[in-house]
Amino acid sequence: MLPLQLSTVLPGFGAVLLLLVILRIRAYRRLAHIPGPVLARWTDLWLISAQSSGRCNYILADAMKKYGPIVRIGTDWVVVGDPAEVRKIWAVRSQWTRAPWYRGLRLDPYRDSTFSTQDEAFHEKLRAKLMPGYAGKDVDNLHALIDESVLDLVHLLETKYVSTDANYRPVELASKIQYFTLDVISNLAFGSKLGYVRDDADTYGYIKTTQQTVPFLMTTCLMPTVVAIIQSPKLKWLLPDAENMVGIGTVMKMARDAVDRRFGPKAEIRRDMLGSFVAHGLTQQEAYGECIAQIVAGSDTTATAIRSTLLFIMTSPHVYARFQTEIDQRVAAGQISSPITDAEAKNFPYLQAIIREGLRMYPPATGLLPKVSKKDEIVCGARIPAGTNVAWAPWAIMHSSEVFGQDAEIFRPERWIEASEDRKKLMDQVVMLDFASGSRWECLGKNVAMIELNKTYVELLRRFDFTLIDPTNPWSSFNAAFFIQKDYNVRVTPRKLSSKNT
Ligand code: HEM
Repeated sequence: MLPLQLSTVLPGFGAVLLLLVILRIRAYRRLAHIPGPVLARWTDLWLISAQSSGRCNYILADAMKKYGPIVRIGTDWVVVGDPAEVRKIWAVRSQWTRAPWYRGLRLDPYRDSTFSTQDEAFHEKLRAKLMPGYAGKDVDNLHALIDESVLDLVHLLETKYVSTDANYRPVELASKIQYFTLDVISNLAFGSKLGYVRDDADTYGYIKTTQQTVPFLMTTCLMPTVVAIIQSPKLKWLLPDAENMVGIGTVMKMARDAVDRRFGPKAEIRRDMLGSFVAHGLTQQEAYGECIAQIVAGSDTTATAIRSTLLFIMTSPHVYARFQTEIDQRVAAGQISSPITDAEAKNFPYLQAIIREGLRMYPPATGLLPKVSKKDEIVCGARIPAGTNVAWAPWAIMHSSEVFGQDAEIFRPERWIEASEDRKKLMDQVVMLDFASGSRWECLGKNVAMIELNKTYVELLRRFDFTLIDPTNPWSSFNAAFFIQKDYNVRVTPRKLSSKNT
């Protein structure tokens, strides 16, 4: 009996195997002319392994050094490290669109937000409703709310973490900075702070949950079939929701409650960001998604920008000294309020140079952000067949010596001051790719993020000195599209202030 069964099954099995081999060879040949690691030319395992390693940013940059400005990183994937080509693909009027990877960024498995949608028309409509609020129009107290959290952070350091010769009180700065960014965004998004800085704790477990889940979710983005399964109604219980009072579920519940208060017969009318979104026609269902998207998009990213720029300042003695001297001079000349206003900060060239140099050295959002074209295209001189995922390599782009000079590898804010106007414009266009500027997907929170950056460095360094506790191993930083950063231990000491420097 057995031999008969085998003889029936074997030809079928052989045919399936042959078909798989033919399909694999066809997939290989589609992009055979693009150089890349051998494994990546045949399977997606190379990319999956790079994404889950926590070092994808460096791995892609190394691949560019080895293979050139366009590299094959998967069966249907290439990555581009030439800023001019990325700008062309992302351009407002380009015909490229978001790739299926974005579906994995859905927070609500049944509904898209601006962040995840691949539907261009829906995306445009949503953005039109959100843009005035994000830009601060219709919002009375945007700057005051950010000031409030800046002062909360200062107060936390002053009261709990200032060390003296007699009293050593090290602080894990990565968490404190994220408490700050979470308080800012929650206050702006739904009108009440999570209160993380006040509590000096991850009270609702949001940070813990995102640190546990984001690496896995970002890897699944590379597997559309897995994403479809995870987001299927039968597995709804696996995903966070407003009823699930742990981590992100708690924050979803707060967002939902805040949104519910803005709709219905007794709707609360407020001149804040959510009020602006509602006034511009955002529906209740859309508002649930957008409020939570704000928190996810705006907290880790801005926290990474602040942490990494502070790290570069701390490890660059000439920058540290020059920055503090310039702060003191401006305070003495009455050019800086307390906290510094956005307008004063924009008028402070060395601060602006530091902000840009920090964003350049350590791009905070390093997701692959792949785009696809419906027709064959030429990218970096190579033919890219329709449907290929084209990702960007932020580390290669931001460290390009052609754009930033031969010492592009080092943190040197002076490059922004010395550059000619034309060069500065080019450098600025490239650095602002960090926010997808120049594209129709430009970060809606860029204005808010820049206000936070404009204030934080000055307010911290005018009051405190920061010393890394272990400069040989300053932090742990895991790259999962966003960065998971911890163990950033610092000694904070008070500066001797002149009477005006308060
Ligand atoms: C340094 C901080 C930040 C960086 C580097 C950053 C980066 C980005 C990038 C690269 C995108 C485009 C993603 C894509 O390809 O679709 C994006 C989109 C977005 N960001 Fe940010 N972001 C930052 C801060 C913020 C903040 C503070 C908020 C909220 C207040 C925010 C809200 C959003 C939203 C809503 C989108 C979706 C825009 C759209 O699809 O049209 N971001 N961000």
